[in-house]
Amino acid sequence: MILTDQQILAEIERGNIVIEPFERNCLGTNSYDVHLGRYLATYKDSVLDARKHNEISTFEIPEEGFVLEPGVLYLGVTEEYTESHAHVPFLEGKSSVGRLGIDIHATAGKGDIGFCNTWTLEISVSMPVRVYYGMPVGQLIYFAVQGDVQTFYNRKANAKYNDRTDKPVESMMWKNSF
Ligand SMILES: O=c1ccn([C@H]2C[C@H](O)[C@@H](COP(=O)(O)OP(=O)(O)OP(=O)(O)O)O2)c(=O)[nH]1
Repeated sequence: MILTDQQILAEIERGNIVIEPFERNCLGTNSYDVHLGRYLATYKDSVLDARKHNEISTFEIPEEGFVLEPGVLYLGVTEEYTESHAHVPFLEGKSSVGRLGIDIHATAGKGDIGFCNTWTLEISVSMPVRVYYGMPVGQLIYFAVQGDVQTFYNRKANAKYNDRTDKPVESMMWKNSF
């Protein structure tokens, strides 16, 4: 079950959902619109290695915006810091963003119960497109779950993406042993 606008508001009141900053007009019928944060990043190496720590260069989106180019993987970040303590948050694109040829994640934008952070966006584009800090970029939807949780993401010893930041975070796949 996906939470409605009223339920999202009620869960914010209860402290189960945190969205900072929160603007009432960003709340849709059953989703909340999130915005592109100030920073983008690209990988330093042109060939990535799934076993290694691939480093990124982070830069600020200038006032006049920044043109994203096809063939480059950009990491972005939501302006919003979020917490979800009882529901599974999903980050989805927005139709208006998709219609500009912008993908905001490379795999399922699933979050975990207990995830407390900004969201890293894995951005790719079909054609050159200028993007701006603060533009609506995606939407969060919240799923109710069945059953109790044994290990919340923020209490998991090996959670990779829970250290609070306002910048995109590179793949931490290198922390997996394989
Ligand atoms: O596009 C996304 C999708 C998820 N997340 C956040 C929310 C999620 O709770 C966390 C971890 O995601 P996932 O569990 O898919 O990553 P993992 O590679 O399995 O990392 P971990 O081992 O820490 O679970 O990253 C993002 O920031 N961006």
